[in-house]
Amino acid sequence: MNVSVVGATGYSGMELIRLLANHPSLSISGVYSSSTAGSRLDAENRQLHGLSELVLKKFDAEQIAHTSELVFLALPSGIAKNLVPELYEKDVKIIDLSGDLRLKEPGEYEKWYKKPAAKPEYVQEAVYGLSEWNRKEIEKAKLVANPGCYPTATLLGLAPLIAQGLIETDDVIIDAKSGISGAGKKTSEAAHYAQANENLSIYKVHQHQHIPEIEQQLRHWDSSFKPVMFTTHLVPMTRGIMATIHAKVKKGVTSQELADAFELKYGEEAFVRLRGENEFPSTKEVYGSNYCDIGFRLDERTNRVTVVSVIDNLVKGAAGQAVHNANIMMGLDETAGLHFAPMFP
Ligand SMILES: NC(=O)C1=CN([C@@H]2O[C@H](COP(=O)(O)OP(=O)(O)OC[C@H]3O[C@@H](n4cnc5c(N)ncnc54)[C@H](OP(=O)(O)O)[C@@H]3O)[C@@H](O)[C@H]2O)C=CC1
Ligand SMILES: CC(=O)N[C@@H](CCC(=O)OP(=O)(O)O)C(=O)O
Repeated sequence: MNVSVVGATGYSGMELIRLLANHPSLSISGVYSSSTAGSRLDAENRQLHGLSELVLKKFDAEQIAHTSELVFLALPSGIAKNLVPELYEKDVKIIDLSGDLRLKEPGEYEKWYKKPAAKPEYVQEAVYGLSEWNRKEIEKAKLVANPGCYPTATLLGLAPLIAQGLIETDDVIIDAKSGISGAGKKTSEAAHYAQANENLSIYKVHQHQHIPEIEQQLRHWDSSFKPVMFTTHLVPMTRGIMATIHAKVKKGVTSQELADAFELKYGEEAFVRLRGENEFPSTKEVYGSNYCDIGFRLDERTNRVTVVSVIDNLVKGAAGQAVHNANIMMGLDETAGLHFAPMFP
């Protein structure tokens, strides 16, 4: 089956190309970019030197639909929404990696992203692609909104406890940290080596665009959820996200019940690895892989559980989850092309 990648010279686009190159059933028929259209892909993405003969092209919906069954949009937010309508009319499935189609509530995208929103009919049509939790809807979808990197780590860590009704819904605190590739390839002052190296900084405090995305999904699972506290930090490493989640457990909930909730949901999941109680994963243990690793510990003094969830932002948080969703949408083995161990050390 042929697929296209739009935004093939960005960090998530490059990661898609790396994963698709080793996929048993999906092959890349077209790669698209804006400023570099006309160049060879391997001339722009030097790590691919000699590994690809593909030439980057300007976005062309007709050509994409003609040559591929599915297209990945790995574009900055605010751009994908302009390309979706034209593609949607055609016979091609779409996975959008940006935040453009994730927020369903009218006005929320404008408020948090500070940009005009996509047309409501496409936002409503888009299925939220949290693979482990929404696979039934993803299976039937023509349009998938791939989750954000921080929401992926956070929601995977919280969901089993919500599904079993084990935590209070009015007091969740998420303390999250990301490597610098989370910001994409365009440099900024905060991502400048001299500023980011040997530094730890907090950013977008109470303003982060992933707050409404996390809350929307929490309320979808349990409508009684109150606003969450969510903070984000930039860490001087290339890849990785750690979401450290603090939640109050309901009266009488035991550590065994928490462990059972995780095991019940993720025992059979290919890409979520449970560390169990009192063993916590670090970001390097999932580096370059599609795994989300989760550990937890109940503090009986405060009646709070601390859940630690780690992912590679570019794989499970972006390209890997997108390939997982493509596998589900195309009726392939869900794990196809995604079986590789993390790179360590
Ligand atoms: N980085 C991450 O960890 C994650 C990113 N995401 C989301 O994925 C999306 C891509 O992110 P990321 O890879 O980091 O971004 P980058 O900034 O690294 O790359 C963006 C890509 O989009 C291309 N592009 C921009 N405008 C157009 C256009 N009009 N037509 C075609 N191509 C265009 C750029 O090409 P050119 O240089 O030629 O303009 C570039 O290849 C974003 O929405 C981001 O929020 C989601 C989860 C994690
Ligand atoms: C480290 C870093 O800067 N990360 C970015 C992640 C952006 C992202 O993935 O954006 P959308 O999911 O909203 O499209 C941030 O915190 O804004």
